[in-house]
Amino acid sequence: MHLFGFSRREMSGPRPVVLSGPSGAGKSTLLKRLMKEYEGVFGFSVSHTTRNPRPGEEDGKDYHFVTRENMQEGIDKGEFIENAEFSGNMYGTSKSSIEDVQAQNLICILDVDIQGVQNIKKTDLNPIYISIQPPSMEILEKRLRERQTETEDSLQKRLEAARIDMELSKEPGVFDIVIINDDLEGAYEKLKSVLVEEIQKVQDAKK
Ligand SMILES: Nc1nc2c(ncn2[C@@H]2O[C@H](COP(=O)(O)OP(=O)(O)O)[C@@H](O)[C@H]2O)c(=O)[nH]1
Ligand SMILES: Nc1ncnc2c1ncn2[C@@H]1O[C@H](COP(=O)(O)OP(=O)(O)O)[C@@H](O)[C@H]1O
Repeated sequence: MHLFGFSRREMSGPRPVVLSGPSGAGKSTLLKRLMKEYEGVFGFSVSHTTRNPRPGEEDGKDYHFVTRENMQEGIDKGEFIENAEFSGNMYGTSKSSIEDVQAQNLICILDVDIQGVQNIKKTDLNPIYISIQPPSMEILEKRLRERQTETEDSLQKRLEAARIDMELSKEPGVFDIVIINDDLEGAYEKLKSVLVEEIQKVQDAKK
């Protein structure tokens, strides 16, 4: 097969998906469900972070848990496509985390904050941008408290970041779609409906 006429992007397989939205909006819940229902279709881009692992989180699966020094070294070497400071910790997407998924011809899912969205827009990744939003600040706070993963300090930082996220996400053109995660079933169905074409392409390619 000759490759003339194909852009680099087309050759690298299905379009990636960026999931963003406030901490506590339901991104991980939705994406874990999606990856379970469509096994062998999606691959998660495992980010690096300097925050401590939560109970049940696995190094290399949920995140690459690293020190600040280690992470900064990688950034300086140009190993990251984007990185940001969030709630007092560093987070970033390494080039290899995306390449690992794309090498398997899977839809690469990234879970990044709004700074990540803004910085990915400057790259040639060309993902589908999806924002998951809570029904209200009050419900967001309630869900974050009930999750019992945060200290009061980190909870407050997340709520502050959520206010900024909710404002910026209203700007037209930032996201391809904004999904309000009120009822979980409804939000999940909506997410699937946005991705149905890409899912189909990956499933067809396997036949
Ligand atoms: N820019 C950027 N943000 C990230 C990355 N990985 C995770 N995040 C974001 O960092 C924020 C905090 O994530 P986390 O500590 O796992 O808390 P949670 O979202 O409340 O479960 C969330 O908004 C994530 O979307 C990354 O690689 N880059
Ligand atoms: N639609 C929903 N209704 C009620 N609780 C939800 C809903 N979606 C998510 N949750 C809960 O809210 C908390 C935050 O969700 P999570 O997926 O951890 O958010 P994020 O990954 O965006 O930080 C979790 O405890 C989760 O079980």
